[in-house]
Amino acid sequence: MSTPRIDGIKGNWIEGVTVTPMRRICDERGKIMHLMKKTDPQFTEFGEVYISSGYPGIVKAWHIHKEMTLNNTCIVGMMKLVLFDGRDGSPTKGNLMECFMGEDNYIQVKIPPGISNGYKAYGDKLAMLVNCASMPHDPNELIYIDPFNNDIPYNWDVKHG
Ligand SMILES: Cc1cn([C@H]2C[C@H](O)[C@@H](COP(=O)(O)OP(=O)(O)O[C@H]3O[C@@H](C)C(=O)[C@@H](O)[C@H]3O)O2)c(=O)[nH]c1=O
Repeated sequence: MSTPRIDGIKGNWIEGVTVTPMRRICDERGKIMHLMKKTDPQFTEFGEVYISSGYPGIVKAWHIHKEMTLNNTCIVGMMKLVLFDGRDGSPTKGNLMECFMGEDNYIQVKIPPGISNGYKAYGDKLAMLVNCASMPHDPNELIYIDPFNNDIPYNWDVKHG
Protein backbone atom coordinates (compact mmCIF):
# COMPACT_ATOMS: atom_id res chain seq x y z
CA MET A 1 0.00 0.00 0.00
CA SER A 2 1.66 3.22 -1.10
CA THR A 3 1.74 6.07 1.37
CA PRO A 4 -0.25 9.00 -0.06
CA ARG A 5 1.52 12.29 0.47
CA ILE A 6 -0.33 14.32 3.10
CA ASP A 7 1.35 17.19 4.92
CA GLY A 8 2.45 16.32 8.42
CA ILE A 9 2.34 12.55 7.98
CA LYS A 10 5.51 10.44 8.16
CA GLY A 11 6.04 6.70 8.02
CA ASN A 12 4.18 3.91 6.26
CA TRP A 13 0.43 3.89 5.84
CA ILE A 14 -1.65 1.65 8.08
CA GLU A 15 -4.66 -0.16 6.67
CA GLY A 16 -7.93 1.39 7.90
CA VAL A 17 -6.37 4.69 8.99
CA THR A 18 -7.60 7.82 7.25
CA VAL A 19 -6.28 11.36 7.45
CA THR A 20 -8.70 14.13 6.55
CA PRO A 21 -7.70 17.78 6.11
CA MET A 22 -10.25 19.77 8.13
CA ARG A 23 -11.86 23.11 7.45
CA ARG A 24 -11.40 26.22 9.58
CA ILE A 25 -13.62 29.08 8.49
CA CYS A 26 -12.14 32.32 9.77
CA ASP A 27 -13.29 35.90 9.74
CA GLU A 28 -12.68 39.00 11.80
CA ARG A 29 -14.94 37.67 14.62
CA GLY A 30 -13.21 34.34 15.05
CA LYS A 31 -13.51 30.94 13.38
CA ILE A 32 -15.56 27.81 12.90
CA MET A 33 -13.53 24.61 13.26
CA HIS A 34 -15.16 21.56 11.72
CA LEU A 35 -14.99 18.31 13.66
CA MET A 36 -17.46 15.71 12.40
CA LYS A 37 -20.66 15.42 10.37
CA LYS A 38 -22.56 12.17 10.07
CA THR A 39 -22.35 12.76 6.32
CA ASP A 40 -18.53 12.77 6.40
CA PRO A 41 -17.00 9.76 4.58
CA GLN A 42 -14.96 8.83 7.67
CA PHE A 43 -18.02 8.83 9.98
CA THR A 44 -19.21 5.45 11.19
CA GLU A 45 -21.37 5.99 14.28
CA PHE A 46 -21.57 8.33 17.26
CA GLY A 47 -20.61 7.08 20.72
CA GLU A 48 -19.01 9.89 22.70
CA VAL A 49 -17.03 13.07 22.20
CA TYR A 50 -14.32 13.82 24.73
CA ILE A 51 -11.16 15.85 25.03
CA SER A 52 -7.79 14.51 26.09
CA SER A 53 -5.15 17.13 26.82
CA GLY A 54 -1.42 16.92 27.33
CA TYR A 55 1.25 19.34 28.47
CA PRO A 56 4.26 19.86 26.17
CA GLY A 57 6.65 16.93 26.45
CA ILE A 58 4.15 14.61 28.09
CA VAL A 59 3.64 11.22 26.39
CA LYS A 60 0.20 9.62 26.59
CA ALA A 61 0.73 6.16 25.14
CA TRP A 62 0.31 3.38 24.27
CA HIS A 63 -3.42 2.79 24.15
CA ILE A 64 -5.17 0.07 22.18
CA HIS A 65 -8.92 0.18 21.79
CA LYS A 66 -10.31 -3.30 21.12
CA GLU A 67 -13.65 -2.01 19.81
CA MET A 68 -13.61 1.78 19.52
CA THR A 69 -12.84 3.67 16.34
CA LEU A 70 -11.26 7.01 17.19
CA ASN A 71 -11.53 10.18 15.15
CA ASN A 72 -8.83 12.36 16.64
CA THR A 73 -8.47 16.08 15.97
CA CYS A 74 -6.04 18.35 17.79
CA ILE A 75 -7.85 21.67 18.25
CA VAL A 76 -5.36 23.52 20.47
CA GLY A 77 -1.58 23.39 20.37
CA MET A 78 0.44 20.80 18.46
CA MET A 79 1.10 17.11 18.96
CA LYS A 80 2.54 14.11 17.27
CA LEU A 81 0.02 11.30 17.21
CA VAL A 82 1.82 8.02 16.61
CA LEU A 83 0.16 4.85 15.36
CA PHE A 84 1.60 1.34 15.25
CA ASP A 85 -0.07 -1.59 13.56
CA GLY A 86 0.46 -4.67 15.71
CA ARG A 87 -2.65 -6.45 14.46
CA ASP A 88 -2.15 -10.11 13.59
CA GLY A 89 -3.16 -10.73 10.01
CA SER A 90 -3.04 -7.07 9.03
CA PRO A 91 -1.48 -6.42 5.58
CA THR A 92 0.32 -3.48 7.17
CA LYS A 93 1.42 -5.18 10.38
CA GLY A 94 4.58 -3.54 11.66
CA ASN A 95 3.85 -0.20 9.99
CA LEU A 96 4.16 2.97 11.99
CA MET A 97 2.83 6.46 11.26
CA GLU A 98 3.62 9.82 12.83
CA CYS A 99 0.93 12.49 12.45
CA PHE A 100 2.09 16.03 13.27
CA MET A 101 -1.19 17.79 13.85
CA GLY A 102 -2.93 20.70 15.53
CA GLU A 103 -3.17 24.42 14.96
CA ASP A 104 -0.46 24.38 12.29
CA ASN A 105 -1.90 21.33 10.51
CA TYR A 106 -5.62 20.95 11.11
CA ILE A 107 -6.31 17.33 10.22
CA GLN A 108 -8.40 14.47 11.60
CA VAL A 109 -6.96 10.98 12.01
CA LYS A 110 -9.31 8.00 12.07
CA ILE A 111 -7.90 5.05 14.00
CA PRO A 112 -9.63 1.66 13.70
CA PRO A 113 -9.70 -0.77 16.62
CA GLY A 114 -6.53 -2.70 17.39
CA ILE A 115 -4.06 0.03 16.44
CA SER A 116 -1.60 1.03 19.16
CA ASN A 117 -1.77 4.79 19.48
CA GLY A 118 -0.47 7.59 21.61
CA TYR A 119 0.55 11.19 21.45
CA LYS A 120 3.14 13.64 22.69
CA ALA A 121 2.31 17.32 22.88
CA TYR A 122 5.01 19.68 21.68
CA GLY A 123 5.53 23.42 21.37
CA ASP A 124 4.85 25.94 24.09
CA LYS A 125 1.37 25.15 25.31
CA LEU A 126 -1.08 22.50 26.36
CA ALA A 127 -2.40 20.46 23.44
CA MET A 128 -6.08 19.45 23.31
CA LEU A 129 -7.24 16.40 21.38
CA VAL A 130 -10.91 15.85 20.56
CA ASN A 131 -11.98 12.28 19.97
CA CYS A 132 -15.31 11.79 18.16
CA ALA A 133 -15.52 8.18 19.28
CA SER A 134 -17.66 5.43 17.76
CA MET A 135 -18.72 4.21 21.21
CA PRO A 136 -18.87 5.52 24.79
CA HIS A 137 -15.78 5.09 26.94
CA ASP A 138 -15.49 1.54 28.23
CA PRO A 139 -12.40 0.77 30.31
CA ASN A 140 -12.84 -2.91 29.51
CA GLU A 141 -12.06 -2.37 25.83
CA LEU A 142 -9.00 -0.22 26.43
CA ILE A 143 -5.50 -1.70 26.80
CA TYR A 144 -2.69 0.41 28.26
CA ILE A 145 0.91 -0.42 27.34
CA ASP A 146 3.86 1.30 29.03
CA PRO A 147 4.95 4.20 26.80
CA PHE A 148 8.65 3.37 27.11
CA ASN A 149 9.01 -0.30 28.04
CA ASN A 150 7.34 -2.27 25.28
CA ASP A 151 7.90 -4.13 22.00
CA ILE A 152 6.80 -1.21 19.83
CA PRO A 153 9.73 0.05 17.70
CA TYR A 154 9.33 3.71 18.53
CA ASN A 155 11.34 6.29 20.47
CA TRP A 156 9.33 9.32 21.65
CA ASP A 157 12.39 11.61 21.80
CA VAL A 158 12.54 14.61 19.49
CA LYS A 159 14.29 13.66 16.24
CA HIS A 160 16.89 16.35 15.72
CA GLY A 161 18.96 16.58 12.58
C1 LIG B 1 -10.66 8.38 27.64
C2 LIG B 1 -11.51 8.45 28.88
C3 LIG B 1 -10.96 8.31 30.13
N1 LIG B 1 -11.76 8.37 31.23
C4 LIG B 1 -11.13 8.25 32.55
C5 LIG B 1 -10.32 6.97 32.71
C6 LIG B 1 -9.21 7.39 33.64
O1 LIG B 1 -9.67 7.31 34.99
C7 LIG B 1 -8.99 8.85 33.31
C8 LIG B 1 -7.80 9.06 32.40
O2 LIG B 1 -8.02 8.22 31.28
P1 LIG B 1 -6.81 8.00 30.27
O3 LIG B 1 -5.56 7.75 31.04
O4 LIG B 1 -7.28 6.98 29.25
O5 LIG B 1 -6.73 9.42 29.59
P2 LIG B 1 -5.69 9.77 28.46
O6 LIG B 1 -4.32 9.35 28.83
O7 LIG B 1 -5.92 11.19 28.11
O8 LIG B 1 -6.16 8.78 27.38
C9 LIG B 1 -6.47 9.12 26.10
O9 LIG B 1 -5.28 8.95 25.35
C10 LIG B 1 -5.47 8.87 23.95
C11 LIG B 1 -4.14 8.53 23.29
C12 LIG B 1 -6.51 7.87 23.63
O10 LIG B 1 -6.33 6.91 22.89
C13 LIG B 1 -7.81 8.08 24.30
O11 LIG B 1 -8.73 7.04 23.99
C14 LIG B 1 -7.58 8.14 25.77
O12 LIG B 1 -7.21 6.83 26.20
O13 LIG B 1 -10.19 9.31 32.67
C15 LIG B 1 -13.13 8.57 31.14
O14 LIG B 1 -13.84 8.62 32.16
N2 LIG B 1 -13.69 8.70 29.91
C16 LIG B 1 -12.94 8.66 28.78
O15 LIG B 1 -13.50 8.78 27.67
